[in-house]
Parts: sequence; C-alpha cells; structure tokens
Amino acid sequence: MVINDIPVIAIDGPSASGKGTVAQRVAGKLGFHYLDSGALYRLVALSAMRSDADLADEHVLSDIAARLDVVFEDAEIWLESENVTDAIRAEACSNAASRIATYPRVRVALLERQRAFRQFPGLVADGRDMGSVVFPDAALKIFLTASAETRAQRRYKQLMEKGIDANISTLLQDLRERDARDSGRSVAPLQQGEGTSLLDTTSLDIGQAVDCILRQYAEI
Ligand SMILES: Nc1ncnc2c1ncn2[C@@H]1O[C@H](COP(=O)(O)OP(=O)(O)O)[C@@H](O)[C@H]1O
Ligand SMILES: Nc1ccn([C@H]2C[C@H](O)[C@@H](COP(=O)(O)OP(=O)(O)O)O2)c(=O)n1
Repeated sequence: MVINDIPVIAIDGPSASGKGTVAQRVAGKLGFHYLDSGALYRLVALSAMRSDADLADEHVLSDIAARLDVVFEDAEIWLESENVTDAIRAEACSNAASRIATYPRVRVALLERQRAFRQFPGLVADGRDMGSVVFPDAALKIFLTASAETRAQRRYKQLMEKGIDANISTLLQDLRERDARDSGRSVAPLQQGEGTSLLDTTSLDIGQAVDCILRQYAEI
C-alpha cells in the first residue's frame, strides 16, 4: 500500500482542548495508530532541561530532537529507557516545550519522526500543525477547541488526578501565554486551516466529541 493511501485524521487545537484524550479514543474505535506529537516537543524540552542545555540555542535543541531515544509503548513514554510519561506533563515542561517549538530547526528535526507514525491501517494524530504541515493530505482535519477557562479547569483536574501540583489561576495564565505563543509564532502556527472542521467541546463531554469525529470520518 502506498503511504499516502494510509488514512490520517488530524486533530489540532490549543492546550488542554481535549485533543489527546479524544484522538486516542477515536484511534481505538477505528483500530488506527495514534500520534501525540506534543509529547515529542515535551521530550525535547525534558531532555534539554535535564542536560542544562540553553533553551534558546536552536542548534543544540535541534540536535537533541534529532537524537531523541524515545519509545512509545501503549500509553507509556520511555526516554532512554526511563518512563517519563508523567514527567513530561509537568507545567515547567509544558512551558519549555512551547518555547522550543518556535524554532524551525527543531520542527524540521521532528518532522520525519512524526510522519513515520503513518502506518497501516491508519493514524489519528494530534498537535498544532498535523493538518497544516505534517499531514497536509489528511483525510479529515479537525480543529478541536474549548473556552480558555474550560481548558484550564480540565488541565487542573488532570494534573491533580496525577498528583502533580498546580494552581488554577497560574494554569489559566500559562495556558493563555502558550496559546498566544503557539498561534503567534512564524513557523507552523496553530491555526484553523483550509478544509478544517471546527469542534468546540466547551459544552460537550468526551464521548460526544469522539462520536462527532467518528461521524464526520464515516461521512467522508
Ligand atoms: N470534552 C471534554 N469534557 C470534559 N473533559 C475533557 C474533555 N476532553 C478532554 N477532557 C479532559 O481534559 C483533560 C485535558 O485533555 P487532553 O486530552 O490532555 O488535552 P490536550 O491533549 O488538548 O492538551 C484530560 O483530563 C481529559 O480527560
Ligand atoms: N505538533 C505540535 C505539537 C505540540 N507543539 C508544541 C506546542 C505546545 O505548547 C507544546 C506541547 O504540546 P502538547 O500538545 O503536549 O500541549 P498540550 O497538551 O496541548 O498543552 O508543544 C507544537 O508546536 N506542535
């Protein structure tokens, strides 16, 4: 099968909009693979912070990105054989990931690694530029969003459930700053591109959001 015949559902959107949760469930229902592209930026950030790398040095960061020794195994993420599934969700890592993601060379260094997830029978990929840059020929492109307040509440609840310390007003401020950075950057900005279907989940639960995407995919 030619790789471009392998269907991709691209789900892009701002922080804590529900992309990862919804994408994983859609992938499960369809028997497709799943790509959490944000985890790659978080892994570069974690690796850089741990090696005291300069988070403003694009060359060093792109080299870290190119050399990432990472394994995705079901819901677990391993960096150099260490389980970092929760470590990459810490707010410091979130903020660092958003900063390093503004560097073109870092994005180029992660591009082929993301595209390698496109395997038979299909892929559901979530991030900021899945439909605009990584998989422009995606069969279905979704822009998943929710109000900033709703997203902050969701992230707060999520971090609390993981036992990760958080403060709701700091989360809301961080989230707004990252939204602005992710959509305001010159390279691969978060945007609702051509042919992308808007899905605002502020008043939808996870199941309703998943069903909405499955319905759209079935109607292609
Ligand atoms: N529609 C929804 N209603 C309520 N909670 C949601 C919804 N979508 C996602 N969540 C929850 O919000 C939190 C953030 O979702 P996540 O998938 O991590 O967002 P993202 O990948 O966009 O950052 C998770 O705890 C998830 O279970
Ligand atoms: N395809 C992607 C995915 C994430 N990023 C950046 C933007 C985000 O601030 C960080 C972390 O992404 P992630 O999707 O894990 O962030 P959220 O869970 O949505 O808060 O990486 C990106 O620039 N491009």
